[in-house]
This record gives sequence, structure tokens and C-alpha cells, in this order.
Amino acid sequence: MSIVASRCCDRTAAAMQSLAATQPRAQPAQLAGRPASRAAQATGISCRRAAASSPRQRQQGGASLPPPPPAAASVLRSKRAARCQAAADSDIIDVEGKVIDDRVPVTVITGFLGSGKTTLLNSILKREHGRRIAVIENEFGEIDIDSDLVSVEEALDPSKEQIMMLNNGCLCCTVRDDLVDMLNKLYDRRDQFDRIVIETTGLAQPAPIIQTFFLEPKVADRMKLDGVVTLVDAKHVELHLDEEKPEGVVNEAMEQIAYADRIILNKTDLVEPADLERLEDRIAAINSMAQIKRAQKAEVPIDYVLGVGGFDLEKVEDDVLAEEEHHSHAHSHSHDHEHSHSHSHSHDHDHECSGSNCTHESHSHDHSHSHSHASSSSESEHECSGAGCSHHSHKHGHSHQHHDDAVSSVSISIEGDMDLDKVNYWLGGLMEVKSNDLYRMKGVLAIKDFPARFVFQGVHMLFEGMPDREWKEGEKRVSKMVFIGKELDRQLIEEGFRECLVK
Ligand SMILES: Nc1nc2c(ncn2[C@@H]2O[C@H](COP(=O)(O)OP(=O)(O)OP(=O)(O)O)[C@@H](O)[C@H]2O)c(=O)[nH]1
Repeated sequence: MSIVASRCCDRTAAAMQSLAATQPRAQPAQLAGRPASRAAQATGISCRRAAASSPRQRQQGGASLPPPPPAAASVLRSKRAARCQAAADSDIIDVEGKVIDDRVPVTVITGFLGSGKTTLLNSILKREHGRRIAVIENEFGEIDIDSDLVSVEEALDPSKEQIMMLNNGCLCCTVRDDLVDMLNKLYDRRDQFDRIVIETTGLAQPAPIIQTFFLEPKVADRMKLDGVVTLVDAKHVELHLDEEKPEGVVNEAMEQIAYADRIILNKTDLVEPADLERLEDRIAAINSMAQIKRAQKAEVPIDYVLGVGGFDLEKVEDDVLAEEEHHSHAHSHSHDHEHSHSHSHSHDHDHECSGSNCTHESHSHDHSHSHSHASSSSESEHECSGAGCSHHSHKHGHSHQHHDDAVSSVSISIEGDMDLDKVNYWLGGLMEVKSNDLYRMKGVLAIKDFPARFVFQGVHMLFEGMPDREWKEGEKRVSKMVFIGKELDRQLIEEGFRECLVK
């Protein structure tokens, strides 16, 4: 694994306009191969997991901007070989040469105040699922931590040797070091548990917690972030999402949804089915990659929250495909609406997508009851189907709800080979310029002259990627990317990505 961690963006230069440009620059962002089991199988190279989780690897260049890449295809190969050597001595490899990932999986439970986090945690701890769980409970100063503690303590069964640690501070801003300490202390008792669950405060911003698992070498070497599970209070979430925040102040509720791998739409007993549909649309517009499940008392199958693999490169394709399915479902959902309202809808962009060159604007399906038929008022018309369509800002909302959520998902799908140097340059620029506002991204790329697909995922300035399986004979070489972030300029992102195509 390669992680580019330029935490601070010194170079805001040229802003977003520069992203569409394509000349390689001196220090592009890095797309480098991660030696992982599937890649190793595909290439015959057997080496180990996450090179970036090795402190030594980090010193060797994972944590700073990498040198300029040589010719496209050789970047992946040479980096992969280097990483094999770098990681070899500390890694466990099975008899077939496959890497065994022995790190402790960690689940982060987040969600706004009162959304049901403790209810979920208690439910996880009480159920028989055969996993021994250590819990880290984080609470914020003013909140009554004692009552929460009691409820969690009651759920702990001494015979299962569950462990709980309490951190009385805010993980997101002041005590990430505390989290590191706690994780490392917990690790000393590694034989007593199989996985760790962290319940965050309702006001937590997930990013620093997530980043801890990639940026802190010791933690990254010992633990693996399995997934971010976000509880959403169906009754109150819109209140929080709609809350106007002063400039520069984050909307925690929106961020918690944006970073999620799994969303539990909880307290469904308190709202009407129509409210749930509307909420699901709004949540999906913010984060189109996360699965959403409705629940009461946070009751969901255990596999929905544990063993998610939300940051696994091996699962990137599933997530990207899930996003596409979600999109097409949302389309049909929106069309259902259309019919039930007897063609009285105004879509911002009434379109269907097909062909490799479709590049349409935000799919904001505005189900307004007061407008006439969509086609008459649409700004652009296109069709949408097939790999070549690039979808953006999947905002499937209703006219009575907000359309100006600052956080949204942008997905692009383009057929054809990408020029690696250009992708390096463009993606590096995007990460630099958007840094704090680019929350999560995942993608599968077709790189020219490279027989394997390249998969990547990222959080802010953290980026990891690796060659995946080889393209199959006759398979369409399609590159897909999904970005979740704040005030993403869909058009600029798409133009930049399209410019990376081999001419
Ligand atoms: N009606 C209803 N109440 C629920 C549901 N799930 C949880 N609750 C209740 O909502 C309240 C808050 O739930 P918690 O699990 O404590 O929520 P939390 O997110 O941990 O709360 P904080 O720690 O304050 O952020 C409790 O009284 C729960 O019993 C649900 O599905 N329906």
C-alpha cells in the first residue's frame, strides 16, 4: 500500500482551474502499487499487506510527496517490488506466499447525539456472535458520561473477557494522541479480544479518528480500520442537517454521514414511511457509497456493522459498483415518483445517459408538484446507461427539501485508457486543493499499457492504491471514481478526469 500523506496544503496555487490541466509537474501525487494478496496472486509477486502501515516504509517516502514517476507502467511495478522488500521482515506470509493480515479490526460507531450509538453498542455486546470485543468509549466533557458507562458496563460479560476503556475528551480534535495511547495499551492485551469497537461522542468529526489508523505508524501496523458505522436519528436528523453553521464550522451530522461505510437509519418507529424515503434520498445524495439500513433500537444484523472492509482496497470495486446500483435504483425510484405525480415534475436535468461520452450535470431530480413536465424545463437532456456515463452529485430530492447540502457525492465513469502521469498530476492536484473538503474517494482505473486494474481509496490527503486483478479478455476498460466531499465542483472534477484519457 502506498499512502501519500501531505497533511497540509502549502500549494493552493492555481486552485481548481489548474486541475483540468495535464502537463506533468515536478511532484505529482503518487499512484503506486500495494502488494496485497490479490495483487500478488495476479502478478506472481508475493509480499505483504499495507506497506504504508510499516513505519519504515513511511520513512521511505510514504508520508511525503513522492518523487516524479518514471514511465507509466514501470511505476507500479518498481514500487511494488520495493515494497515487497520493505515489508518482508515484519510481515506474516503463509506457505503459499500470501500475506496474512493479522491486524486487529476496528469499527468506529458515530452519529449525532442521541441517535442510538450506545443502543447499538449494547446490542453488539449482548448478542452471541462469537467475537470477543474490546470497547473504547469516547465522551465529550459536558455529556453525562456516567449513565452511558453504566449501560455499557452492564453489557460487558466478564466471562467473555471484554474490555472497555473510557476516554473523557473529544477524540476528533484534542485527543487523538489519547486514542493512539489507548489503542496501543489495548494491544498489549491482544490475546483477550478479536476486534475493537470505538463509540465516539455525538459531536465527533470522524476524519481525525479515521486518519489515526493511517497516520500513526504503530497503530497502522497493529490495527486496521474495518468500517465507520453512522447512526442516523430518523426523527431529528433533518433538523441537524439543515442547521446553518457559521463559515468554517462543520456540520457534524453531515460529516458523520459523509464518512460512513454503513448507515443505520434508526428510530424508524418515530416517523412515517414517506419521511424515511425522503431521508434515504437525502442521505444517498450526501454519501452514495454507504449502504443504508432502516432500524428500530439499532437492531441490524451483526455482519452489517462488523467485518465491513470499508477501507479495503480489495473491496473497492464492490463499493463502486454498489454506488452505481444505488444510482440506478435512485433513478427508478425517482421515475416512480414521476409517474405517480402524473408527469408534473421538473428535473433540473432531465436525462438519460448512454454511450461513452455522456457528461451530464448533477442528477438533481426535483419532484416538484407545481411544475409542468420535466422535459420542457430541463436545462440539459441526456440519457444515462452503460459504462461511459459519468454521473454527478446524485441529489435525488424533493422540492420541499434542501438541495444545497454542501456535502455530496460525485461519481464519474469513463471508458478508455488513462495516462498514469496525467492521473497522478490531476489527482494530486485535486487532493491538494480540496484537501480538507475531499472526505473520501474510491476508484477503479484502467491505466494504459497496464494489464491489471488499479484500485484506490483515500481519505482527505491520504491515498492508497494497488494493482488489482487483470482486465479480462473483452472486458470494457472503464475507469470509475466516486468522491464524497464538501462543495465539490462536479464539472471541474469531470473535466480534469477526462483530460487524463490517453489521447
Ligand atoms: N423510539 C426509539 N427510541 C430509540 C431507538 N433507538 C434508541 N432509542 C432511544 O434513544 C435514546 C438515545 O439512544 P442512545 O443509544 O443513548 O443514543 P446515543 O447516540 O448513544 O446518544 P449520545 O451518547 O447522547 O450521543 C435512548 O433513550 C434510546 O433508548 C429507536 O429505534 N426508537
